[in-house]
Amino acid sequence: MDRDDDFTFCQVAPSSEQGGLPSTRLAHGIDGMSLADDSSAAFGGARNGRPLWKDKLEDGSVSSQQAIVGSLSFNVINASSATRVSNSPKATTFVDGKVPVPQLDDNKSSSRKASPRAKVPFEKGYSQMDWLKLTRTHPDLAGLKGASNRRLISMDEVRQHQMEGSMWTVLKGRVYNISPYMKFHPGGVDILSKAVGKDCTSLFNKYHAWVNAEFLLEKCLVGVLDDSKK
Ligand code: HEM
Repeated sequence: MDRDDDFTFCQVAPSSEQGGLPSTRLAHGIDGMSLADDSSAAFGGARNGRPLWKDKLEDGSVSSQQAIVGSLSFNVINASSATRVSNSPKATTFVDGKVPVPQLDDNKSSSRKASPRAKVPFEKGYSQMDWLKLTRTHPDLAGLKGASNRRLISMDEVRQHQMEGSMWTVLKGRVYNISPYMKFHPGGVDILSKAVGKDCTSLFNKYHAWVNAEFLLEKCLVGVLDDSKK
């Protein structure tokens, strides 16, 4: 290496000329190495190219060495210490002293909130594919019985349709009969029931604004909400 800012994994121990192990053995003396880019201050201030060495064993020998150069951190663990480096920011476990298994950092994972997905496993015959098939084959999913689906519908009329076979909801200014879709809804029947007889636009957007309901419920359209009436 001719440049000072270059590094090589072989330089983690003194060279044989300096009284250390021969370079061919160095690889055997090192069980693993992890490299992470972390520009946060999680490492307690060893920054600006200054190396930080830590994790001494009871007998005084170093089990894990960590260095931080700029935003990169290095974790080097000796073969003799087949232990988890518990206080390492990106800890590594050695199974039988051989295979490094990356560990999730508990603190970091808890700070990143899991998205509140609550999909319900669909019953046989009620997948989204099954729904698409039904929309192509069923002659009158909306229950229009020949009426136009461009009719203006008041909110009052929407409220009256809360029975089996005729469950109306308003979504983005359109009125749909979602009764046939109920069992196909990936979020489940129970939660979709909250939409019945109401304007569900804000609930819909809260859970999945990205869902293309105009397409999915195209055949369930019964009309357009009449804003002028209550
Ligand atoms: C009325 C029209 C609606 C349609 C067409 C619809 C459709 C869908 C679709 C396609 C998914 C799967 C989303 C995905 O895989 O990313 C889904 C999931 C879900 N939906 Fe709906 N939905 C509707 C209304 C609602 C309403 C009003 C609520 C809440 C009251 C709701 C709650 C959920 C939940 C909790 C999930 C599962 C969690 C998730 O995927 O994030 N949905 N819905």
